[in-house]
Amino acid sequence: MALLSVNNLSISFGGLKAVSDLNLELYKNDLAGLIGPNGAGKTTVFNMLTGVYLPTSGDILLDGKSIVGLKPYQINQRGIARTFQNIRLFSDLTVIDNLKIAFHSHSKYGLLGAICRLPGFYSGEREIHERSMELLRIFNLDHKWDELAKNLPYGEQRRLEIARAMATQPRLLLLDEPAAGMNPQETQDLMNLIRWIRNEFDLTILLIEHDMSLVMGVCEKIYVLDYGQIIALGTPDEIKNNRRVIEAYLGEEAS
Ligand SMILES: Nc1ncnc2c1ncn2[C@@H]1O[C@H](COP(=O)(O)OP(=O)(O)OP(=O)(O)O)[C@@H](O)[C@H]1O
Repeated sequence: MALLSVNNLSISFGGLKAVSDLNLELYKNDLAGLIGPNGAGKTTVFNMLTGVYLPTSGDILLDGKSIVGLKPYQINQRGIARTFQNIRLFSDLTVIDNLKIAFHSHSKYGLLGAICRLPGFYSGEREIHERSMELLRIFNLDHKWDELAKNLPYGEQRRLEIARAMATQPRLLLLDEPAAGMNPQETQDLMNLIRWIRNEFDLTILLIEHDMSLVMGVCEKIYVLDYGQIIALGTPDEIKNNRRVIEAYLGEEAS
């Protein structure tokens, strides 16, 4: 069974049909891309998958069960995490606190345990600290654990955002333009990191990206969206050579 099945998903804003009859399937361990021109509807798809927008029609199944109508935090608890096009860290908190907050959203001892400092709270806190440091090591941010998030260089803020999404222990990770604003070396490092976390954490990843070197270098299948509709699905080579995609998005120089 597909991990994620999107069936005939549509959303309208007033008279504008931003996404129209979208069908998409992701299987465990897929590393897929969602590309298309500005305004094609890519972020709107992520917003529907994560419960930010309620689709006008259609269904989204996670493990065969509909998640339409659930709140974003409920969808996150079911295993979908995301990052945002414009970074949304807690900029006045430290690097490690940004991760701890995400771990807390899945902690077992609950609010009462935290307020009353029940025994489970202290062991839980220790575990969260250790697991946060472990994630920071993976994302090569452990030496910055005590810095305020806002003081990190841009590329590191992007990595921290992915680490924070990972702290909610997703099975499906949605990355919205993870390479935006990165230099070529940072983009290359990010590609390696994305591949590595997919394998290491047994993840499924769907990413939106305009940087074609990243999309073509890392994605195994690619969906192309234009005016809210899927116009192509294929491997990087198939997409690069697809006439409709070249006309709508890539341009002749890509072929
Ligand atoms: N809340 C909203 N209200 C009205 N229109 C919206 C809303 N959200 C998105 N849209 C419209 O839906 C369309 C798709 O926008 P979306 O941001 O999903 O595109 P995108 O493919 O992610 O673009 P980009 O690559 O520039 O980020 C656009 O015309 C946008 O203006």
